[in-house]
Order: sequence, then structure tokens, then C-alpha cells
Amino acid sequence: MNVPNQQTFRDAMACVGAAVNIITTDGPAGQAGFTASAVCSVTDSPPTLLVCLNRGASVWPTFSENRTLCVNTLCAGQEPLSNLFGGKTPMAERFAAASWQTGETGCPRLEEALASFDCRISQVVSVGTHDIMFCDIVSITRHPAPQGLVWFDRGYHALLRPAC
Ligand SMILES: NC(=O)c1ccc[n+]([C@@H]2O[C@H](COP(=O)([O-])OP(=O)(O)OC[C@H]3O[C@@H](n4cnc5c(N)ncnc54)[C@H](O)[C@@H]3O)[C@@H](O)[C@H]2O)c1
Ligand SMILES: Cc1cc2c(cc1C)N(C[C@H](O)[C@H](O)[C@H](O)COP(=O)(O)O)c1[nH]c(=O)[nH]c(=O)c1N2
Repeated sequence: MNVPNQQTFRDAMACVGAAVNIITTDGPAGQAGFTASAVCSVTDSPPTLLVCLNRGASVWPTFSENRTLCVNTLCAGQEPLSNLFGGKTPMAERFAAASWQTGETGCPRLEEALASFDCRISQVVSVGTHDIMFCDIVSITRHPAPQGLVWFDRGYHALLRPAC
């Protein structure tokens, strides 16, 4: 069997467009957040998302202990915020760059995100370098921004949507 190597996999995955999200948490282990494109709907009954987090990330212990998170889906114009949460920037600097509300779980909810999903982590499955966090949705907030944002071909692209 000819298993594709890491570069072949990444080059192919670069063609798979995905929404850009900032995943936040707060709780006994403190506040943390990171940018994620590996976010997916699992089932609507009960409403469940999955989020993949590299166990090597500095934020991993915080999410692992808090067991809560908020998925904040970004709109066009929020690319600088995505870069801040996707780099090596100190945590206080990441959060200082935007306005936040506190969700029901205590997690920071990004004002003006296209959609925010406030969640409790129900299960964690480790596969290779990543943890797959299955998330029960506690509440949802939406904002009528006119353009979505996708990560495609190693860059950001705005998506115009019809009025909703
Ligand atoms: N799922 C992830 O962990 C993930 C996803 C996107 C980007 N990133 C981070 O952002 C950097 C830049 O990404 P890029 O898209 O500009 O170029 P890239 O060539 O590093 O990645 C291309 C694509 O491969 C996938 N990918 C990258 N790293 C991965 C990983 N460790 N595990 C699983 N899938 C992975 C993603 O779909 C990504 O868009 C990556 O090197 C990585 O550090 C991580
Ligand atoms: C567009 C985009 C998309 C993703 C990422 C980056 C960017 C720019 N990163 C990387 C992740 O954001 C980064 O490793 C974290 O910020 C943790 O970094 P620190 O270790 O805290 O500096 C990322 N990491 C991860 O574990 N799962 C993911 O789905 C993604 N997706």
C-alpha cells in the first residue's frame, strides 16, 4: 500500500476549503484561544460539533482541564484576529484585540462573530497528533455579517452570502 506522506496530505488538504473559527475557553485552568479550521458538524440530535486540537499546542492543557469551549466562526474582516490566535502571540494580547461577552459556560464569546456555539466537551478521542473534542452545544448566537470567511489554498477568502 502506498500511504501518502505528510506533504502530499497537506497539499491535498490545502484544496479543501474550510470556515475559520476562533476556539475559546475559560475556567479553572484559565483563559485560552486558538484558530481552527478543523471544525465539523457531527449531529443535530443532540446538536454536536467536533473540534480537532493539536496536543502540542500551548493551549491544549487549558482546554483539556476546562472541558468547555466556544466556537466563534469568523466573518470577512476578521483575518487579523485569526492570525493573532493562530500564531505564537501571548494569550492576553490575543484577547485584547477584540470585544468579548461571557457565554453560559463561562467561555469568551466573540462579539460580531458570524456564529458562536457555546459548548461543553462531552468526549475526547486522540488520533495521531490531535485530540478530537466532541462538543455538546449549550447555546448559539448569530450576527448578520454580510460576508463569511474561508481558509483555502493557504489563504483567506471572503464569501458573499445572500441576506439572511
Ligand atoms: N488541523 C490542523 O491542525 C491545522 C489546520 C490548518 C492549519 N494548521 C496550522 O497552520 C499552518 C499553516 O497551514 P496552511 O494551510 O497554510 O499550510 P499547510 O501546508 O501547513 O497545511 C495545508 C492543510 O493541511 C492541513 N493540515 C496542516 N497541518 C495539519 C496538521 N498538523 N494536522 C492535520 N492537518 C493539517 C490543513 O487542512 C491545512 O489547511 C499549519 O502548518 C498548521 O500549523 C493546522
Ligand atoms: C487558518 C488556521 C487554521 C488552523 C490553525 C492555524 C491557522 C492560521 N491551527 C494552528 C493553531 O491556531 C495554533 O497552533 C494555535 O494558535 C496554538 O498556537 P500556540 O501553541 O498557542 O502558539 C490549528 N491548530 C489545530 O490544532 N487545529 C486546527 O484546526 C487548526 N487550524
